[in-house]
Amino acid sequence: MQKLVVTGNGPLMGDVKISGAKNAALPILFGSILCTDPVIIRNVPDLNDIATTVKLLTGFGSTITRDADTMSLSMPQIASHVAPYELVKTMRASILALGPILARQGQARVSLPGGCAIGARPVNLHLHGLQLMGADIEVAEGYIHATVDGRLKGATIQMDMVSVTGTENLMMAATLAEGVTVIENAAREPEVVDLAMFLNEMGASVSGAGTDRIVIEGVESLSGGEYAVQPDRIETGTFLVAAAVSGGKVRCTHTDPRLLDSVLAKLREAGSHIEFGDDWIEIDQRDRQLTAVDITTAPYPAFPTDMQAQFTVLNAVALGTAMITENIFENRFMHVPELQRMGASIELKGHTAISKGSAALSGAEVMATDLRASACLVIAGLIAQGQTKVDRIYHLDRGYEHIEDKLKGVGAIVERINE
Ligand SMILES: CC(=O)N[C@H]1[C@@H](OP(=O)(O)OP(=O)(O)OC[C@H]2O[C@@H](n3ccc(=O)[nH]c3=O)[C@H](O)[C@@H]2O)O[C@H](CO)[C@@H](O)[C@@H]1O
Ligand SMILES: C=C(OP(=O)(O)O)C(=O)O
Repeated sequence: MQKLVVTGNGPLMGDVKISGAKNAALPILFGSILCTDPVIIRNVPDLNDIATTVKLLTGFGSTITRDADTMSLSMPQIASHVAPYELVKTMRASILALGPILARQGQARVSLPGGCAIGARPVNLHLHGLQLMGADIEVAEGYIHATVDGRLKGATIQMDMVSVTGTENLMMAATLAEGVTVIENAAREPEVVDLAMFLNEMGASVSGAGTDRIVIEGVESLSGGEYAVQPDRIETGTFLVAAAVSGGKVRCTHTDPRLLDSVLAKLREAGSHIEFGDDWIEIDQRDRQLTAVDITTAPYPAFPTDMQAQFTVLNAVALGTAMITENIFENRFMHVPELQRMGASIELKGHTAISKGSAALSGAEVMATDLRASACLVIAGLIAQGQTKVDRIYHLDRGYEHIEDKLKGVGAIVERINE
């Protein structure tokens, strides 16, 4: 089993090149299923989740080549409509195959993704939306089996909760439906906007992405084309927090500050000096005191749940008491007991974590339980006294491209070991 060994080494200093966004690249790659002509996607990060997606798409009949961060995909015909459990169990986002395969092939069989460490994560909204579009859905033996006679039909879909992949799945299915689909209470996340822009580039007619009402006029087919994935706002935020807690100065390049308003606002409130240009953000925490900040996670444009764990460690070492309230997932504080083992003073009350601040962390052997919890523990290791060994880093490899190389590039001591 691979582990990361992190040794505290003072302030992080230098530049970090931000990769393409995992959560935008995944739906866009699944969106290629809708296209009959070749598709070229640039700025695709090198991640385990992308490798899983490639395996799924290859199984569906896509021919895929990769050259550095550019991926070429071609699927003139669909060879299989099945997303098997062996792959789906390693990546919940596999559910994004459901809408496109059903829309293009008239049937799809996708393993139910099930829950994960951060919560139950049902997919009822995905299924309900597809049913409103005329799909017949049966769940049996752990699989979703969806069929439709002819094309899906445009429908008005009121989402009971804001769901990012739910919105994406229905938006993709609707591109090939007959008539107009309206998604009300749609997710407004930048990754939804990126997917809509990709689909439009391939010949779809999607408007309103980035608002809570998305309108899709169905077309008979999508062609092909080229698209570049947006920068990863969560990877950017993770490096900014790492720089802040280490008291360093780091410039994230190839990113987009417009995607990080709520995160940058909280860093400023915590006492960070931040400057940015069109495609870079620089944080300077040298000789500046960090103060703990209250945070409430909520759908975009509010503070993202995917940055909650990173700010939990920031608050643990900053000055003062603060509360972090997690509103998206019911079980997303698994990093807290691990931080406590490293010396953090944090009290958990329901879905709120109250940190007492100013902890001097000490290195320990810790267990990563999900992607962002893993990032939080690596950040903690960067500022802890001594060595921190982070176990189960396969979570980290799902979503952070070459993280140890990037950290080493700004002065961290990080080593990947097999143990
Ligand atoms: C691949 C990807 O883009 N993952 C992101 C996506 O996950 P994902 O799309 O899975 O998250 P959702 O936005 O769907 O989840 C939001 C909430 O809605 C609930 N829900 C969702 C769907 C459904 O059918 N029924 C239901 O009850 C979920 O359990 C959760 O409590 O958005 C999350 C929230 O920003 C992020 O943390 C994930 O990083
Ligand atoms: C929760 C996340 O991803 P996923 O939805 O793929 O589990 C994440 O990116 O933090």
